[in-house]
Amino acid sequence: MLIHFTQQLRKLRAADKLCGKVVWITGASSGIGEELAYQLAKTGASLILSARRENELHRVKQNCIEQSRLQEKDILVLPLDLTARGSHEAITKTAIEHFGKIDILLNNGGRSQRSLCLETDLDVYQALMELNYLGTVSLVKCVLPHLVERKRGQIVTISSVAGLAGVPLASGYSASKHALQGFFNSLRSELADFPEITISSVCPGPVQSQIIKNAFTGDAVNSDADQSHKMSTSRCVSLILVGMANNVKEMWISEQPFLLFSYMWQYTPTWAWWITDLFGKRRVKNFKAGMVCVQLNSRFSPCKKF
Ligand SMILES: NC(=O)c1ccc[n+]([C@@H]2O[C@H](COP(=O)([O-])OP(=O)(O)OC[C@H]3O[C@@H](n4cnc5c(N)ncnc54)[C@H](O)[C@@H]3O)[C@@H](O)[C@H]2O)c1
Repeated sequence: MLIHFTQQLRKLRAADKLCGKVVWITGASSGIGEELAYQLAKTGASLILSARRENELHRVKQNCIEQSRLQEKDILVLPLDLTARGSHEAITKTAIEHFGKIDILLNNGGRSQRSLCLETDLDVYQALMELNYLGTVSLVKCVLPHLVERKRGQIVTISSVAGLAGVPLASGYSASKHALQGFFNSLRSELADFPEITISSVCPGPVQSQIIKNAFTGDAVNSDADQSHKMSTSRCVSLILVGMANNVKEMWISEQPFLLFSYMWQYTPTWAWWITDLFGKRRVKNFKAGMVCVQLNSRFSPCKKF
């Protein structure tokens, strides 16, 4: 009862702090990004919704209006391809002009991977870096001058537990998230003269979403698999908002035993390597058992739009 009351209080405080902010969300058309849009709308934040599929963004916008007090004018649909870096400057200009400011850039758009290194084209590694790492850095470089000029703001990036730890079958994905961790940890210190600009990294464990269905080489792997062992999208997002509102620099958000795993990688890496090998072997074995299916399907679709 007391815990429930404290949780509600934290949520209320988060809502107070986020009300009236202008938040730009990338990857807002599904999964965590879509849920971020709904929960932020309820706090009273104005939203800029970006991803590639404009029709999906309009659906999310309509749902936000139905679920909150926001009106048509409070939400801008702004299609964006994170890999089309040449377009980012002009799109950022449009975003800033629309509301007159951006308070929070929420880097959420990204894509995962399910494949063995030995079976994976180098193109897949390049595509993961282009999207998860360079696409995010490019947008940050467009928005950052605006935050520095105003001497305030927040950049929140949905990294992953795979940005802290190694994950078998996701070597390229994990590398792209490690790259983000290194980038933002360095940027945070470069901005030490701007105490009101916060850099926050979010490291979720498994969360219910479309991520496996949309993963590189994931065409036939568990796309409709049971996700009940994963954290619900709404729980993950409500914890992200509490962290955002309190300027938390790094958030580890997972159900057990995945949360314990993050602690092990941080504090007892030798044990973490041992356990990763143990579970990794089983994961690889299960993956190989499903290989026939994968080989019958297109295994690499970097341009698939979802
Ligand atoms: N679901 C998880 O278990 C989990 C765990 C840790 C981290 N994450 C991270 O959370 C973020 C959101 O993933 P999700 O789980 O909601 O998956 P998802 O597939 O449901 O959503 C991904 C979003 O990114 C967008 N996107 C993909 N390519 C894009 C591009 N080129 N340009 C613009 N937008 C693009 C998609 O349209 C979609 O809106 C990702 O960065 C992912 O790495 C997810």
